[in-house]
Amino acid sequence: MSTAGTPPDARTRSTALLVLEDGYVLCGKAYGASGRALGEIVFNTGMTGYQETLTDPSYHRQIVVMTAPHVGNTGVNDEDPESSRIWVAGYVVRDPARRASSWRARRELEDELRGAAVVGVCEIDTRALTRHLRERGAMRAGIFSGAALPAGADDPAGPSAAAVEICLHAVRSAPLMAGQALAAEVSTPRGYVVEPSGDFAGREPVAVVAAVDLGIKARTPFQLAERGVRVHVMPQSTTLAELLALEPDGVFFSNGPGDPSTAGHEVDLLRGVLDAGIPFFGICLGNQILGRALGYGTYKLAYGHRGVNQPVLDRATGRVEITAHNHGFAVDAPIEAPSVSPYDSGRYGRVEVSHLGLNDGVVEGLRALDLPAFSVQYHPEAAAGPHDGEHLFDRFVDLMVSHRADHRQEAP
Ligand SMILES: NC(=O)CC[C@H](N)C(=O)O
Repeated sequence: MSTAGTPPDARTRSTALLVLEDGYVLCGKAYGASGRALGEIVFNTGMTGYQETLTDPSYHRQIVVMTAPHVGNTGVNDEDPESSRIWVAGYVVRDPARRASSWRARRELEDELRGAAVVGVCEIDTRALTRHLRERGAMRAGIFSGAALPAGADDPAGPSAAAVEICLHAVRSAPLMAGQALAAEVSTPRGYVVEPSGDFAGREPVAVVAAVDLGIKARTPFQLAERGVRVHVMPQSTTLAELLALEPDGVFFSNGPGDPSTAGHEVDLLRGVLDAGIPFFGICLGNQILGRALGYGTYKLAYGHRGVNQPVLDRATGRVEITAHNHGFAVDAPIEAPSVSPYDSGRYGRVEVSHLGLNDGVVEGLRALDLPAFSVQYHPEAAAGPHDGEHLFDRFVDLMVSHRADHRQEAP
């Protein structure tokens, strides 16, 4: 790909400060837009997939640190975005590519970040930063550059204590991730339909799914459409009556940003779906909402799982899948044996933890044993990431088709 102009290098970039709420400060160079970015700082260990990461709505209000040392090498293409915009609040990289090099590249990553007004910082020791976050946990942080850089921040001897104090005040005034309800901010304002595609294009749908968009990634309806499913993508604010009016064979809840303990509307909506006996599949935030609807709690992980090589055990088969993750919260359900769902004295019957994260034993999937409902915390849509979990979309289609057949038999 040819690029106009001279790309900036470390010598021509101005100073940027990265300040964490615990007082940890790193001095780097401005990258992307200049200004101020505040949010929860988290790290992503994917060696590939920065476009998918940047456009994943689940990163809304988060400053993302890439542990991959070179970012931007393949530029920006028109095929990989997971939504119509970049959602990260800020971006931290070690060494930005000076020029994109890929037959698919259409633009430079840094131009894209600037166009989206995403404030970034580069020339940062992302290894030291990641080790710090692993020990201290995800926390609030800020990137300060350009006009937002306080006086005394780029002294040759290092930022002055007064400059750091000004940044720290801004960081500590930002909202904590715990307690934030963010799905409504990223959801589609209006419903839309994704028709069966690929081998199923133009054919009668195999099944109809109502997918509640809490921050849905483009790959998810695509995975269903490729299996012959018509997907009605519905806004976060959708009501049970609107879902039922679609006469869906199944309901899906997507991934999304924020703290699942705030998702009261979604939990009520899902209980209505479960009461109606409609097959359900949830991913990530959708898994946490199924957990809550069944009566379990959720809690914040110290630093979360974000990357594309996380091992997950499918306990029913003993199979280990390598999977993409992006979550900072998890479901608190008994792991040892199936438990009776605590909501309303066991109204939804027995539940098993179907999947476990092998790095830390975190709940990575739930299966209701007395209802047609299951969910996973990881990302079977595989964007970006290994395709090991894609078979779960087949499982959902099979569940819908067999459930419909059973119901036909039961009908008088
Ligand atoms: N990708 C997601 O759906 C993330 C869910 C939730 N916001 C979490 O951080 O755990």
